[in-house]
Amino acid sequence: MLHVSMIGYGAIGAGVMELLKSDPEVVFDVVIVPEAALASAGPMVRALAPQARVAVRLDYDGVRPDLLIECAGHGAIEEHILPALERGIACMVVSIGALCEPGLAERLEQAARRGKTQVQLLSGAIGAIDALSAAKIGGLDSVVYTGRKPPGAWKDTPAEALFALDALDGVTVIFEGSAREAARLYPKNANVAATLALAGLGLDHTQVRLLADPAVTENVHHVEAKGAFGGFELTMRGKPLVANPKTSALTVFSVVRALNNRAHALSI
Ligand SMILES: NC(=O)C1=CN([C@@H]2O[C@H](COP(=O)(O)OP(=O)(O)OC[C@H]3O[C@@H](n4cnc5c(N)ncnc54)[C@H](O)[C@@H]3O)[C@@H](O)[C@H]2O)C=CC1
Ligand SMILES: O=C([O-])CC(=O)C(=O)O
Repeated sequence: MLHVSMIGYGAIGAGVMELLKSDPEVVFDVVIVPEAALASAGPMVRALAPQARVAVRLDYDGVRPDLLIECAGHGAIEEHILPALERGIACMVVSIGALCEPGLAERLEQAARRGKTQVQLLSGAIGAIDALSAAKIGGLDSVVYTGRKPPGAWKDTPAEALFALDALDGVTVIFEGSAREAARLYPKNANVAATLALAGLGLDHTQVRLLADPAVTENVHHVEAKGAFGGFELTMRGKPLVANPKTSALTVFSVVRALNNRAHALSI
């Protein structure tokens, strides 16, 4: 049985708990939410996991979780993941875009090393991370990522000030540049760019194009990688979550897969 604490009860967190509510091998003990959400999150969390406690931070003097998983946002890595790693708690992270901040990936690694544990960066909305990181061993020449989303997925981002999103009548290039810059400017829409970069050619050498396309209803992720291994092209057409159209449903499934792989005897 895997005892899990989770940070964040938003679109991903709620989706994960819903899918795992009947799995006796994965037990949610603590769900960490912002102080302002304590009262509202409590009944929703307990409806899915009656044993779970809702809190604003981990209680390190109490029972330690086997695993702490972040499904919250960039700030949660600094606030919760780094201290947990230092204390030897294994962690998983979905807000991969946060790692565009210079030095953060190294700090995570150092904290995990000091705690003699591990932090796993989840594949989230994108696939083929296994192939890309294996290809990196042989040497990569180029990785080009294009993220295409409906205009509504760009609301509440800097694109809203630059484009009339509700009036777009064709494909519009929102951003073109490095994965590091994409993740800095569009943190909630560039987790995939950052994940591909960290698995492959790095944040400064992974080329990124972000598009708003009124003709699509899905979050379409296209990757083209070339190197000593040969090449691959991947297109994912991710259905957005109703609770958050910036987030593809596959992200929830990738978290559940990762938890299943830790909790169950057979891992794939
Ligand atoms: N790796 C990937 O492919 C993907 C990663 N993401 C990332 O996953 C994260 C969660 O996404 P969603 O669930 O769709 O977002 P959401 O906005 O629906 O939910 C996030 C929840 O976390 C809470 N939260 C934020 N900071 C917190 C903190 N410091 N402590 C506790 N709770 C905190 C918020 O109050 C909110 O309820 C975001 O950072 C998003 O960018 C999203 C999609 C794909
Ligand atoms: O499709 C998703 O779930 C989110 C996304 O594009 C990203 O953060 O890069």
